[in-house]
Amino acid sequence: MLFILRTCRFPPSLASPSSRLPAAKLTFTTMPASRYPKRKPSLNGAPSVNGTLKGTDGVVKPHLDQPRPEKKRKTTLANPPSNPSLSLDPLREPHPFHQDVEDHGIVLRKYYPHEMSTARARAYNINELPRPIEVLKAAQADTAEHRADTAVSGAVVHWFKMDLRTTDNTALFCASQKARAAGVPLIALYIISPQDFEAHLTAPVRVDFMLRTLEVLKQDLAKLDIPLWIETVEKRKEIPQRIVELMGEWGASHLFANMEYEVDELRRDARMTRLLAEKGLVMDVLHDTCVVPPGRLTSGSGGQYAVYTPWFRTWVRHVHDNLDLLELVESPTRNPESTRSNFAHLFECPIPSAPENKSLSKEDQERFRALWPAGEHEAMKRLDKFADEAIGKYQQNRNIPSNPGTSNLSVHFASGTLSARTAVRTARGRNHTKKLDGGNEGIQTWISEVAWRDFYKHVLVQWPYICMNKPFKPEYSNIEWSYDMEHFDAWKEGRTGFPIVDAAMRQLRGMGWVHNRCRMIVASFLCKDLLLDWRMGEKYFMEHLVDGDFASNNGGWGFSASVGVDPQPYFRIFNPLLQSEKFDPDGEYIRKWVPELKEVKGKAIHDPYGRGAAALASKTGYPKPIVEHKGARERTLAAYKRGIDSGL
Ligand SMILES: Cc1cc2nc3c(=O)[nH]c(=O)nc-3n(C[C@H](O)[C@H](O)[C@H](O)COP(=O)(O)OP(=O)(O)OC[C@H]3O[C@@H](n4cnc5c(N)ncnc54)[C@H](O)[C@@H]3O)c2cc1C
Repeated sequence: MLFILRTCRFPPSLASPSSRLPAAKLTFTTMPASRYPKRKPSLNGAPSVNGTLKGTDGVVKPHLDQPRPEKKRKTTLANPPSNPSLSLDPLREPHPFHQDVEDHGIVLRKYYPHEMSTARARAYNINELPRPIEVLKAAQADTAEHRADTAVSGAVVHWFKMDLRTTDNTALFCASQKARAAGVPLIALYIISPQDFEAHLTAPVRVDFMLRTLEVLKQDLAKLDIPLWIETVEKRKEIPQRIVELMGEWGASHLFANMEYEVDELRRDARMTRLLAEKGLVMDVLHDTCVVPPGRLTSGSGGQYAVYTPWFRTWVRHVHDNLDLLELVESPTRNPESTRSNFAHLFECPIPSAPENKSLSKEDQERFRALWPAGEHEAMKRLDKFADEAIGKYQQNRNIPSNPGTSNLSVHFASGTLSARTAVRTARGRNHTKKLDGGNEGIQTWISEVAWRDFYKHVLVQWPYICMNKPFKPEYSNIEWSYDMEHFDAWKEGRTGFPIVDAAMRQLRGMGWVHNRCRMIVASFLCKDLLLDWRMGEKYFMEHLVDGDFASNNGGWGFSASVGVDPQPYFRIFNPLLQSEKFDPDGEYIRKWVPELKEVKGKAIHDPYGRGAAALASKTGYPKPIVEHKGARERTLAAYKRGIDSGL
């Protein structure tokens, strides 16, 4: 049984607004704070949560951040150009392989010129373009006075996004405090945005998990007389306006939300902060999802880290020096009794079903529901069980996919049913030292894995162009990828003839989840053995993962393709056979997911056609290898070299 000491983490914004970030040094041309309509000054003495995001050292040029006018572009035949990477502009489209459109019976795929995006990525690198987080900070700084002066009236709203829990939820806590101090109710809001599901490639299994989580959340909030209003807004650009309308209907003055670090979300929240201020309302967007908020850790030279190991050392030091980062905030307090009668209809809000294109079949629904029970209580149960039974041996077991040696908590981190703070704090509580990098090796290693999640979000904030299909290093933009759709289909369907790869790809379809070691193996196989564009794999993963998280997925793919942060300058091509022998020595994992090979004995399981089990494999319909590893390796090395040497 686990007991967590639930100390109350008072968000720095409440404790001391000035302690959190340096004073603002902004240059931008926006509506002066005094132009925002003022509400009555606060009479209730509620602590101000303003100023949390105040300050930046960047020069902001908001006009550059405006969406550019859409240009008409030619589509090309599905047969890809000879060097498609040179003719892609991933920045223009959220995903270059997003859509095959049929025109007069011919399947067309959109490819766009690449040069623009490379230039734009460079502009981010040399600070010509404001990072989206700076745009949000600017909006917050611009509205700081208005936000400080605006009194609470009617109600306070917490907008749930990927933070679907009541426990240790920074913005929810702040919203609750604000409402309580003013004696007004707290209303919880969740917006379903089918366009965002599309743009983010959210997997149906993930949508299903989120909807089930909302059911749990609704019940938990109802116990505190807090209603959860859930609404579908078809067009995502209409979300800000719709929230303003809802706040108007409810008479609410303040909106709280936790920060999402993807580009579109940061920009949306920046626009919303200003929009609400123009309407006399207040929006506060707070850091919550990482243990250490992005932007806090800088290298010796003052820049951001692109390599994990030194970043992690700094991360550990920073947490040790700022232990408040591991303190948990309290759950929201009960609403006034009158909320039940004054907002009765909000309590009746049903949980909608998934949009049609994100729905699961009945059979999949049942399977996934059994595999991934939803909600924060399940997350805590899973965390406690892992901490009780497996974390101590995590170091030995974490790379063996047939062994349930990892926590399986990624789905909860991704949906926000568990906070990273709670996880790290729990793990640390099981150690005999309070040092995050000391004591039990399993605990240390697990904490360092949770830190990878922070790392990739820090990377996303610092280099936002990775959100736009750009490789982290521009010189990798010119690699001539293959677009062999037969290879891609074989990879997707687990028919490559490489048993460990096929097992992993079938696990993905079977569970909506894949063991980390196998994610690396299949990712390396796609980009290095098949030389397929890594973005195809990245996209496919997002479309099928229950734990799909942009930053971690992009980081994992970039790492595996050696085009992301960290792996440079070394270049690694996994040998699938050696990986299979090393991490699935008895073939237990392969036999589970590739039943055609169940009867194959001994080491032949790793390579049935090369190790004397050809007859059996062919009888059960298991395919021959679709490429030969050694030759594929050479082809890839040459292609990478050519791409890098060709310059930009
Ligand atoms: C190609 C590729 C794609 C990936 N896509 C995703 C994704 O979409 N969503 C996702 O959450 N993770 C992703 N990962 C990271 C990792 O595979 C999963 O987090 C992990 O397998 C989840 O299982 P677990 O919860 O049992 O992990 P554990 O081993 O128990 O680790 C605990 C937690 O640490 C974090 N973590 C562990 N490893 C990593 C890592 N390499 N990068 C970032 N965070 C990590 C996760 O939040 C995880 O739940 C990807 C990795 C690769 C190589």
